[in-house]
Amino acid sequence: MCKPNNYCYLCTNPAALAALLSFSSLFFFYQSRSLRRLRRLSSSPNRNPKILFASQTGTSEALARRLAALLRSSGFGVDLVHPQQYEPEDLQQETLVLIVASTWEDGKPPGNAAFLARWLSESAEDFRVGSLILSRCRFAVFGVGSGSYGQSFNAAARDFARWMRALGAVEMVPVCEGDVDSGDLDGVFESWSGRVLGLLKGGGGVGKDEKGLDVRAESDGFDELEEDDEDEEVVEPEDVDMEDIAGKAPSRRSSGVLTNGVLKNGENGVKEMVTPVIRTSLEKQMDYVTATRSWRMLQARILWDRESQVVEIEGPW
Ligand SMILES: Cc1cc2nc3c(=O)[nH]c(=O)nc-3n(C[C@H](O)[C@H](O)[C@H](O)COP(=O)(O)O)c2cc1C
Repeated sequence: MCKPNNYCYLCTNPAALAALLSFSSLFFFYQSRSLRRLRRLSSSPNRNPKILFASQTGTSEALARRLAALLRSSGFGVDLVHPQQYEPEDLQQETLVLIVASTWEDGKPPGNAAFLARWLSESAEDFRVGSLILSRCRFAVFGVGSGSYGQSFNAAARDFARWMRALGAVEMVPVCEGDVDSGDLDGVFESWSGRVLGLLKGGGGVGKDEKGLDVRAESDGFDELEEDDEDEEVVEPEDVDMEDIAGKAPSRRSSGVLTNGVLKNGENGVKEMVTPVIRTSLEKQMDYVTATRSWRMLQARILWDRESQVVEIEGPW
């Protein structure tokens, strides 16, 4: 509430006050959008698609190398990445990730991908990370396992796909499950990689499915990623209790390194409060809150009492 004197232009002129409020709301709304765009552009330099292999005795690694050679021979620049040399937080900047993963005891991924798996599973379960963090990313997973393990046949590959989906990544083709014991692993892999290549080329019809039938691509692997993001992100964030924030998903950069399989957090072993991934997600949600507030300010009703010369702002509700 404001008790104006005769010289206060704004108080004696509600239309001007309303215009000022509307303008400042629109300004903040525009600014938060621009900042978000700038942040996204600066954090997404041109990156090669990644081929990650989770492998213990080399089978998946060999297949991943074959996939890399196939894509390169078709003109795609790809990075073949050892998961232990990869910072999972960089997944946010990827537009395409192909994973070849084997499964080991208890349906777990092999040791070389333990850190990546932990990061993905913890992020996928952490509501603060949200389901949009990998929304720029397309992915496909090829599993290497043995059908003799029953329920846990290719469990790790299915887990990788589930976590990626939970974080908003878009699955190009369903998980393909290779069987080293009773299946035609090479043939199945060839058909899957042909299908992936076909999708990347956007031409469709490349590759054969497990039954040897031609597979047509349903959609391009890249087109939607190139779209302007004007209409993107109608985010309905969940409420975030700021006091409840404590970093959960590990990061090699922010919260330490794997030493003999043990994750050490920070310099003194102290866990970081907010990892960069959670920070990014919270910033996205704050952008939304700012925009919502600006809109609600616009909806506030401005009441002007002629007699007392009092301007009252009712709302926002
Ligand atoms: C001890 C052991 C446990 C395994 N557990 C599973 C399993 O739970 N599920 C599965 O699908 N395959 C399982 N396998 C099969 C492996 O995934 C298979 O040998 C694969 O080729 C290993 O690939 P890599 O060399 O890329 O790690 C297991 C193999 C071994 C030796």
